Amino acid sequence: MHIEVIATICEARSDEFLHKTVIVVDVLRATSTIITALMNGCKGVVPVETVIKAKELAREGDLLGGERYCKKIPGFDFGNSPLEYSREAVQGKRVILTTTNGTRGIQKATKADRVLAGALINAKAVAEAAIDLKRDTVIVCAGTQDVFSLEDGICAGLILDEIAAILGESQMMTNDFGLAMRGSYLEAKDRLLATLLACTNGKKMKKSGFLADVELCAKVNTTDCVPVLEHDQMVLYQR
Ligand SMILES: O=C(O)[C@H](CS(=O)(=O)O)OP(=O)(O)O
Ligand SMILES: [Mg+2]
Repeated sequence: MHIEVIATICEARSDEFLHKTVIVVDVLRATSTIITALMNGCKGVVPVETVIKAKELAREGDLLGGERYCKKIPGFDFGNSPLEYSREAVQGKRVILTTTNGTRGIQKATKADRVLAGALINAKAVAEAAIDLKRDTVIVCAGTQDVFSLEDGICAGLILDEIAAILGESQMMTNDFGLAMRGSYLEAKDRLLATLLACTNGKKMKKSGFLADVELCAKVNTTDCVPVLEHDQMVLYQR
């Protein structure tokens, strides 16, 4: 199985995704939030790029979620904190979500055969889903405003490590950036929270009062939920 890892959304050329599985990774926080919402019974998460589009798409009963500059968008129900997407809040509801990077990354990947959402919290499950889909796979690290974010790279490294553990080393092929990210993950694996808090985004989150989000997002394999894009919304992947 060949898995290419791409450092940022802007490096991703959407035509190259044809016939492939794409895993979009935005550990802090969009994909961690989408996974948490679906884990808590949300019907579907519609990822959109702009606030205007989110408002246009929202029908009666839908919830609006998202952030700009890490803060909840005025008039929206939720920001981009996974902790807001509790069972009480989202069960049976559809969420329209717009964030700075993660939802943009998902939109960029729509030419892929399948688009999955990955994070540290579902790394093993998303690795299993990608294997199950039997396609060449691209892991797109969302990054932050077109700049690489280490937490996304470390998560890509973990997903590669999970795939290698399942298939065997000789069956997991990756590009040089993927090799480097696997090395970064292996180096940081025993102190992931400290590593995330040392990253630019982790520091920003802590300063903005979102330490609990970083703590949640730094945990590994806490859920089997894998979001997959079906038409315009992310729903739970079923084998
Ligand atoms: O809300 C977040 O965690 C970030 C905000 S920022 O772009 O890092 O300022 O958005 P995300 O799309 O989840 O990276
Ligand atoms: Mg991010």
